[in-house]
Amino acid sequence: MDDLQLRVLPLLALLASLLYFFYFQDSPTLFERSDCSLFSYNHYWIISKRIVTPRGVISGAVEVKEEKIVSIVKEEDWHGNLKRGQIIDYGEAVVMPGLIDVHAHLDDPGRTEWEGFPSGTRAAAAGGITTLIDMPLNNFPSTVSAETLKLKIDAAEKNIYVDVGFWGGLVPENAFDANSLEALLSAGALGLKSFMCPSGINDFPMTNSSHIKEGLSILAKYRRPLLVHAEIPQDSESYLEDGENDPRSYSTYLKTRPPSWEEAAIRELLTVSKDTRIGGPAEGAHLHVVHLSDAGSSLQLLKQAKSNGDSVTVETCPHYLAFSAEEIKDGDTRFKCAPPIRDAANKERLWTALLEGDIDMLSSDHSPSAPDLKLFDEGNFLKAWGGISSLQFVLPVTWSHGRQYGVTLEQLALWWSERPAKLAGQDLKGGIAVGNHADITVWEPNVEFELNNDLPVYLKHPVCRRISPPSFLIH
Ligand SMILES: NC(=O)NC(NC(N)=O)C(=O)[O-]
Ligand SMILES: [Zn+2]
Ligand SMILES: [Zn+2]
Repeated sequence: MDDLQLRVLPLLALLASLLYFFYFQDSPTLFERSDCSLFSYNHYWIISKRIVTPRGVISGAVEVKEEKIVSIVKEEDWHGNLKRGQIIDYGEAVVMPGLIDVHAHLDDPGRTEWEGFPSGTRAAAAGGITTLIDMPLNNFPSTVSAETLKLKIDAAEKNIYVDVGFWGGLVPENAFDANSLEALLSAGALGLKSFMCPSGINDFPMTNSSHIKEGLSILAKYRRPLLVHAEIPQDSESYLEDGENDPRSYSTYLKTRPPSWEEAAIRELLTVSKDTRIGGPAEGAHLHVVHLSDAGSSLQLLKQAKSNGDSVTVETCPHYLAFSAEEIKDGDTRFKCAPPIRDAANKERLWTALLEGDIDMLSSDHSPSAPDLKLFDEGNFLKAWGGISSLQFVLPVTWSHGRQYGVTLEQLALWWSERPAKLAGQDLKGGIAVGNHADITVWEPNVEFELNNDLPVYLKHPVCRRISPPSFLIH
């Protein structure tokens, strides 16, 4: 793991100008809290030599008034005097749109011993994330109805440090019940999420393509997306030969979840994603494949669907871009997730796909559990909880690995803000642009830090530093 010595880069400060609590009604209404700015000023200017806007990186100033961006001025145009308001000068630090994490499990209500809104959103803020869309499972009960969504909203209210929205769950029980799905969407779910394999959570069973087809037809009316965990178990290919099943070895786990699981699911999804084409029965709906790990056939299939006009996008996660199977030590179940982290060659192909635009965006898939479920003493990959705890570190991980591939600040903003905002239907977020919410992250791209015991980690279970030394680990 030594080459994983992540000298990750620190976040200077987070300027989440707002701590809105929002959710949508039929015609997207934003529910806001008024006590949300980190600054006491109502009107201020943020100055930096590196402001990342949709039109490129500029040296200049962003004017914020009543939590909205009201003007953006290039340095050469302000002639040394900004008008009224407080001025906060960040020098050379990067001023970027706040990250929008469309895939995190905060496990609240019901499993707050795993994470919870207070610790999860605080860690998000410390990591530069200003908006987080919470997954409908791992909390209890799962968020599969208007009533269970209400429980989540109640749990979140007054307990969050960043903006939070919610996905609802598409499960067999509600998939053919249009009234129930419509009630869930009308109550504020920004879209739906389903699994094509067991989710590990009893009250969140998996769906098949008929359920997904039904879900898309309802979502079309609301113009909202369906997010899918795309793996279908292929028994014949995950069979372990005698002598090949040391459960402490990562390679054993990897064999149980080959790329063919992702490929089979995506192939199946494409039989229904064609409904989302212009003129199709589910035009207006959108299909989003979460946490893609297989950069082979699965990716080719998705490319094909896009070129056919299907409304489809795909995300991958920092752990697939930072780590590779070869590096994962026996028993180190911190790295267990599904689909699994694959070999180094696959990791390279994921980077290529991201840089070439075949992968649309990034998300954390922060999926922590109580540490005992990770079975650290036993180190059994086959029995341990699958899920990686990473929320606070996704920006430094993406940047410190991405810079080796020539990633630009504009690309970071695209993958972490602009496209996630679009997926979640957040028209006034995702970019430093006039009229948008002043959701802004400020960070120092050239300062290195080690993830050791001196670093404040706000996550409930900072398993990232469980083993020391070495003191670095990110997950
Ligand atoms: N129940 C889960 O949170 N599962 C998650 N687990 C992972 N990714 O290992 C996921 O997103 O599939
Ligand atoms: Zn998943
Ligand atoms: Zn997940």
